[in-house]
Order: sequence, then structure tokens, then C-alpha cells
Amino acid sequence: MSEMPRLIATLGVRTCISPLFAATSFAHRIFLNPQVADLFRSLYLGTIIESGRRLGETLLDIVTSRMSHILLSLPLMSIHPVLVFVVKAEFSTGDFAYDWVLHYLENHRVWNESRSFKVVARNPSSRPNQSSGLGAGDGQPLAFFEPAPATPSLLRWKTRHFVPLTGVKSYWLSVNKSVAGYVHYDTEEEVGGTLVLRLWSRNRRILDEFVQSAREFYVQSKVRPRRVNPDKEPSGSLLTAHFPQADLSHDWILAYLRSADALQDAMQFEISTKQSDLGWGTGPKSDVRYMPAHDSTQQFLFTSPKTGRSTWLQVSVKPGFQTNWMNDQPTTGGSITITLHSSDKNVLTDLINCAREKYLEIGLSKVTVHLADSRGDWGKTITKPRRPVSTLILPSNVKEMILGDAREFLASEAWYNAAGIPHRRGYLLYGEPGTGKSSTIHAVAGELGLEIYFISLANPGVDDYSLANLIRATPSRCILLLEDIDCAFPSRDNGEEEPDIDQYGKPVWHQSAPPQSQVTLSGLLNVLDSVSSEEGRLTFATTNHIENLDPALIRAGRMDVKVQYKLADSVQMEQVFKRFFPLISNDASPFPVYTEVELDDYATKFARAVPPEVHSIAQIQGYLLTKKRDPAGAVEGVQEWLEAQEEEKRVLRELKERRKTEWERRMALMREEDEAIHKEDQGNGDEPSNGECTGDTERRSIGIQAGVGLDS
Ligand SMILES: Nc1ncnc2c1ncn2[C@@H]1O[C@H](COP(=O)(O)OP(=O)(O)OP(=O)(O)O)[C@@H](O)[C@H]1O
Repeated sequence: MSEMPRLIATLGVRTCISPLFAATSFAHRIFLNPQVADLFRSLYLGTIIESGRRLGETLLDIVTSRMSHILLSLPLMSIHPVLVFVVKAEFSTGDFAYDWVLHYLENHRVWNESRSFKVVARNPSSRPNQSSGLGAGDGQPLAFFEPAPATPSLLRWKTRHFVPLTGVKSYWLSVNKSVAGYVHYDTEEEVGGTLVLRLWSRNRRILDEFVQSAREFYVQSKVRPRRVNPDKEPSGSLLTAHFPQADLSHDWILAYLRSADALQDAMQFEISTKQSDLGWGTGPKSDVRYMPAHDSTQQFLFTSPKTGRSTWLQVSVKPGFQTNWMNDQPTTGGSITITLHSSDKNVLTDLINCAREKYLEIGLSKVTVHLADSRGDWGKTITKPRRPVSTLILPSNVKEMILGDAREFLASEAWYNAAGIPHRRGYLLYGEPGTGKSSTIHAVAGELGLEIYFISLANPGVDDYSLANLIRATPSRCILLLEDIDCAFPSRDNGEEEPDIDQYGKPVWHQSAPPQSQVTLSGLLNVLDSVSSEEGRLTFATTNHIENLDPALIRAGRMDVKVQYKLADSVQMEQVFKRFFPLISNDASPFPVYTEVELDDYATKFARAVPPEVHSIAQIQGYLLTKKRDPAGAVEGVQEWLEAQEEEKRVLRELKERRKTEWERRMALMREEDEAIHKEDQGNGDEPSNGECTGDTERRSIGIQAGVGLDS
């Protein structure tokens, strides 16, 4: 080629002299040039080869279309070397493309023309597109037809495109499946294998079209895809989202999966009869709930209501575990992992929005309560039926006042911001047990559509640090419920705990002290005031002993509204009575029938008979439950019940008295013994140093802690 410029220059000069001479000389020189000659030789050879290939292909087309049945029975391996112009593609079992092609072949007309199959029934799960399970109730698995391993099959495949002159072209392809890939039914591990496809065309584009057709067919058939290990997938190909149990989004997803019946194909469940569990069962009250078994993985097709697009999701549910088997702590540490067969983040957004809507829809009839676990994380979530505010029996205006105040607070965020006051409000409900404090909070939550985040400060797993974490993890616009807030700071005056007394009046000593709160007052005050606390939160605290609370805790700004709950007065008693005995209009009722006037009369008599502000509504409710449907009987039996109540109180008082006396006697005895030992040691000149204890003293204290009472 380096001679080219010289040649052109010479030609230029010669052309000026004689054009004919110049042309002849140029052609001569060109053909003498070895590189140019090589070029012409290759073109010539290429033309012959291409013509040969086309001729061969046409002949092969004619022969194979006429004699396909003969060809199919030939060992094709021996023919392949002859077929120089084929496009070969390999698909390995661990890949989606393998599934597309195999599914396409299995369902395509061309495959049914094949004469070579491998029939499998033992392990249908090796075929991602086949639903597993036993056949139609006969206890035997179904049979599936796969390309036979190591036996090539010859198929005729039509392209999709119509070409004007030649029409729709079809091509021969041979499929050769090497050792079949399968999933071990125990480990679900893919064991290798390849599918080799040879397309009898030199045109790569035909292969592209084949794979594309297989892929589209697979997508359209909504075939359940193979299970994937998100960690092993190439990054960016599949989206994976984790929803930890401690986060509200976990419950959204759980609610959605449950409503979408996403686990209908699951094969491993944990069964729960607790209706409050957020499980998968959707049936009526009597039904059990089905929780996906530990680490189970399910797949289901999510159709976005926004775009109408369907995407396969793989859901792995890791149920929470009980951190402390000694007490009935809620489970914790669970999570849901969702892998999308898509890399489009919008699908994930659609899923989350959809799940949230479903959750809110379900929540309209329920109150959701999030429980703090013993590690200081938000653990299990339970749902309770909403309690109508009308069922609360409280002195006039109390419930209206609480509800109105909470409503106004939620609606006045802008005002709080403008005034520079943190948008949060605290309510302290205090008073006798069983007077309706907790019931009020549940009713308010239902009425305002808020979720409850429940923390027991007596929970040994909750300390200042975890309390701060828990509160930080609550969303805005929720109810933070701190029940029995006085338990957190038990009165430190009586360091020595008194023993219980058994039925014979003997002291029963505790082996270990009951769990005491790890939360300090300053820790609690800090989190209540913390600037990081979510705004728009209603904090409800309840206590039976307001007198034990530090004034700092209940000052305005921390506890803005304080409501006292008293034992039932006459009006409340009448109301409880009437709630228990609704009017029966049906004369055929097997229960005593009474008129409205009669019921009013019974209620008044009942309220007069029971002394006011002595019993809680819970106690009265307990009595009336024994007289269901019999208001007259309830009035008749009330005196007897009151006497039984008095007797019960007397026995308890007496037991307490005896326990106190016994405790004081023991303490005196121990002090005497200690003094005696002390004197004895002094006599021996054996003064024990401060803080040390003698063997005897040690024995006594161990005896008390180990629950061995000293004989009187
Ligand atoms: N004022 C009330 N109105 C309606 N039901 C009540 C009322 N007080 C108590 N009850 C009933 O008594 C039971 C106990 O009530 P609740 O738990 O609300 O009381 P509490 O004051 O929170 O008790 P504690 O201080 O022991 O936690 C519930 O079944 C509730 O329905």
C-alpha cells in the first residue's frame, strides 16, 4: 500500500502524456501488486463459499423438509461437523435464559414434533415453571417432559417476521441438553447442566430473535420464575428490599401479603390460633392464622394498580424470636425480604404504596398496638377490635374532653410551630385499678385512627438507652403509651421486700426480686423532652399511684392533661347495669323478658344497693358477668356479692397484717442473732471488718433468698 502515492503520482504525469498508455500501465501495476491480488483472491473465494453455503442451505431445506422423519432418527452429532454455518448458543441451568428457552421449547409446537424426551416426575421443583405438588389428589407427582439429555433433537422454528418476497422464514435448530440441571429437593441447590442450541443459519440476528421470542413467551405465560439468591445475582439486575420487624413498613407488607393471598402456594406454615397475631390467615374469628414457617421463601405476582404491570416477587419471611423464654415477651428480630424480578425502583415504590393503603384499610376497623420487646426494639404488632368511645362509662364530659383536646392538638401543628412550642402533648390518667384508663386510650386511638406504641417501663430490657431508641423509632402522629409509669421508679424507702403469705399463713419468700425498671427518672424526662422526638405525638401515661411520681414528671409540658379515674359512682353503676342487660324485643326468647321501665327500676335498685366509690367498674363488670341475661337475679344477688367482697377484703387485710408481723419478728430475730455473733466474735478478739459477713450471717441471708423460711 506504501506504493500507492507513488503510483498515483506517476499516473498523473503519464495521463498528461497518453491516457491509454496510462490506463494500461495502471491496471498492470495494480494486478502485479501482491496485496491487491490477495484482496481479489479473498473476494473470489468468499463468493464461492457463500454461494456454496446458500446452495447447501437450500438443498438441506428441501431434503430436511421432505425427509425430516429420517433425519430426526439420525445421530445428529455426526452431522454437525458438516454444518459449518450454524450459530451455536449455550444456556446454563443457573440462568434465566435457560428457563426462557426451555419453557419456550416445551410449550412450543416445535417441541411436540420432537421425538426425544426426558420424562421427570420425582422432582418437579427442578423446573421453575412447573408448579410442584402431587397430581390430582392421587398421591403421585405429575410427569414433565424435558429435552432428553445428550440426545440432540431437531426442530423447525419459524421466525415471527414476515419478509415480503420469501414470507415467514423457518430455520432448523437442534437442541442438545447435557446432563440435566436439577435442583436438589432438600438443599434447593442448582446442579449444573447446559442446553446447547444450534441454529442452522449463519445469521446471528436469527438467534437474537429466537431468544427474544422465548423471553417474551415466558413473560406472557406469567411463569413462576426460579428462586434466586439475591446475594448471588449480578448487582443491579434484581432489586431487593428488607423490611425489619421493628419498622412499621414491615406491617404494611405483611398486611398486603396477607390480603393478596401471596402464600397460597406455601408448603410450610406455623399455625397460630391467636387472632391478634398479624398472620396470613384471612378467615373469620374461628379460623387459625397461618404464619410462613421460618425462613420460608415464596413467590407471587404483584400487579401494580397504578401501571397494571405485573412483576414477580420473591418473599422471604424470617419470623421473630422470643428473646426471653421465661416470660411471655413479644417476638422480635424478624424481617421480610422481598426480591423483585425487576430493576425498576418504581415497582418497589408501587408495592410499598399499595401495601400501606391495604394496611390502613384493614386498620380502619382495628387498633394496632406495637409492643416493645425485651431488647428494647419494637417487636411484635397486635391488632385489637376498635372500641367505640360510647362504651366507656365515665363521669360526664371526661371522654369528650380528652377526645376534643387530642383532636385539637392534632389539628394545630401550625399554631404550635408558630408559637415555637414543641408539637407534642402528654396525658396522665391516674386512679384506682380497673376504672377504665387503658380502655380510654384504646378507644381514643380507634377514634382518631392512631396506632399505639406500648412501652412497659417495668420491662427489664428497657433502660434509658433503649427507651430513647424506642421513642426515636415511633412515627409522628401516634400514641405513645407508658403504662403503670409508677412501676418505673418504685419507692426506695422499703428496701427490704416483704414475703408473700401462703394459704396457711406461712411466708413464701421470693427466689429473686421481681424485675425492676432499668429506666431512671432523668432518662425518662430526657426522652420526653428530647428534641429528636417525633412531633405530633400524643403521650399517654397511666398510674395507680400518682403520689409516687416525681413532680418533675407530671409538670405541664410533659403531662399537660391529668385526669383522675375514680371508683364507680351511682350514675356509672346504673350505666354499666343497663349495658349488661339490653332490651330483648323477642317474646320467644328463652331468657327472662323485661320492659324498659323494669330495667330502669332494676338499675336504680342495683346502684342504690352498691355503695358508691368503693368498687371499680371492672369489679362490677365481673359480678354482672355471673348474672348474664338476668337483671332481676343481679339485683337479688348483689347483697351476697357485697358481703363476699367485704370478706375477701378482710381476709386480704388479715393476711397482709400477718405477713407484716411475721416479717418484723424475723427481722428482730436476725438482728438478735447478729448481735450475739458479733459479741461472741468480740470475745474471741475476732473483729470482722466492715462489709464482711460471718458464715452464719451468710447462711441466713442465703436461706432467705433461696426461699427457705426459718421455723418460728
Ligand atoms: N370506665 C369504664 N368504662 C367502661 N369499661 C370499663 C371502665 N372501667 C373499667 N372498665 C372495664 O374493666 C376492664 C379493665 O379496664 P381498664 O384496663 O381500662 O382499667 P385500668 O384503669 O386501665 O386498670 P389498671 O390500672 O389496672 O390498668 C375492661 O374490661 C373495661 O372494659
